[in-house]
Amino acid sequence: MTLVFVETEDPATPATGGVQLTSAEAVTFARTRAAALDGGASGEAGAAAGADGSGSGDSGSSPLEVAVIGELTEAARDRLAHLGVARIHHIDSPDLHAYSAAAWAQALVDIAPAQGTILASGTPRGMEIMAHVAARLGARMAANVVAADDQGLLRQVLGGAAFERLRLSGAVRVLTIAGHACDPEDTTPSDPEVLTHSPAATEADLRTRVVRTEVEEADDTSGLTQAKVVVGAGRGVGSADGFGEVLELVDHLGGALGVSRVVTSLGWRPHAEQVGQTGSRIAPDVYIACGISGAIQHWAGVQGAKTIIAINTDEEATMVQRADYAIIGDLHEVVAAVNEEITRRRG
Ligand SMILES: Cc1cc2nc3c(=O)[nH]c(=O)nc-3n(C[C@H](O)[C@H](O)[C@H](O)COP(=O)(O)OP(=O)(O)OC[C@H]3O[C@@H](n4cnc5c(N)ncnc54)[C@H](O)[C@@H]3O)c2cc1C
Repeated sequence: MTLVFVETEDPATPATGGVQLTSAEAVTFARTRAAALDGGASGEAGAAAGADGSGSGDSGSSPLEVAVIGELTEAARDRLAHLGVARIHHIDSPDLHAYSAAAWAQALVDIAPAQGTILASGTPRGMEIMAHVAARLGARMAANVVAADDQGLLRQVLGGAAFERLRLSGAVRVLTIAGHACDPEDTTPSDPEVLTHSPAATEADLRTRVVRTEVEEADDTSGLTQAKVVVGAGRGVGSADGFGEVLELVDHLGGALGVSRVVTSLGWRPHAEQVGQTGSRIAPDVYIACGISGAIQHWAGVQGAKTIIAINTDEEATMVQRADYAIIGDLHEVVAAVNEEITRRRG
């Protein structure tokens, strides 16, 4: 059996609705890789797993179960039905209203399968809770998994710069799924059974818990992580005043600006716009890297892009070598010419 811990939207405040995008990805991952996960991804290959690890999972696999802690809104229930969930464990008790990794993890341990996989999306909260779950169950854990098939699991390591293949032994295995490992995918809507649990937490488990939440406005990165087109800008723009053409291109394409760490370290742009190992990880349809060398820490955040276009004066730059398309030239001239052409064509 596979149990997915699902985060609802806006966990810091009373639930407002649906399921977080990353959790929808994790549920889809569990459903479409069910055969491989049921097989343990530990040697006993799942019959329905495809060569790319995307087996249908609809035949012969155990029903998909999820756990939601806190309020379960109608919107969340409906979303989970469209994601093909068979059973929702709704865990709601006053002890768990404030986030506490240990207490939330224990609530999941209480309903954990004796055999199978427990997983969550690789968000800070998903990572923290799954680590507690694995420790409490004495189970083996793999973080940042991107694929599961009859070869085992594939996970990102070194900030996404490399991949590791592995198998987890044991009756129960614990995983977190890397962001963008798969797209959320609806299926024939189910009519999930809802089981309600009201566990009491121990004093020891509640010792560390959230007592206050402050939201920093400048840190909203949702536009960047969800944009279909991201225009990246690095040191090559030259100065804080060098973003004019790039921002105009962002505007033309209805995309978002993403920058390298050099740019944020120099104070040219806010950290919320940084992509990479210590910034946001993005997976747009198109990433246009302007004046970015393609350091490994930057690459870790952009390698999920479907198409990468590099604009750089140095044809030897790593970003140029790795891009699908490259334009060798001064970014200010190249981007200005692209903007001019877009304006001309749009009349
Ligand atoms: C622990 C750690 C974490 C890190 N995390 C991140 C991270 O999350 N994100 C990140 O980006 N970096 C990160 N870094 C930094 C990373 O190693 C690089 O230093 C950084 O990505 C380089 O930024 P850059 O490409 O803008 O600058 P540079 O490496 O200096 O490259 C500038 C590029 O611009 C080109 N160029 C110059 N002028 C022009 C022009 N007029 N037109 C066109 N091209 C031009 C140059 O040829 C060059 O390729 C991290 C580093 C460490 C140690």
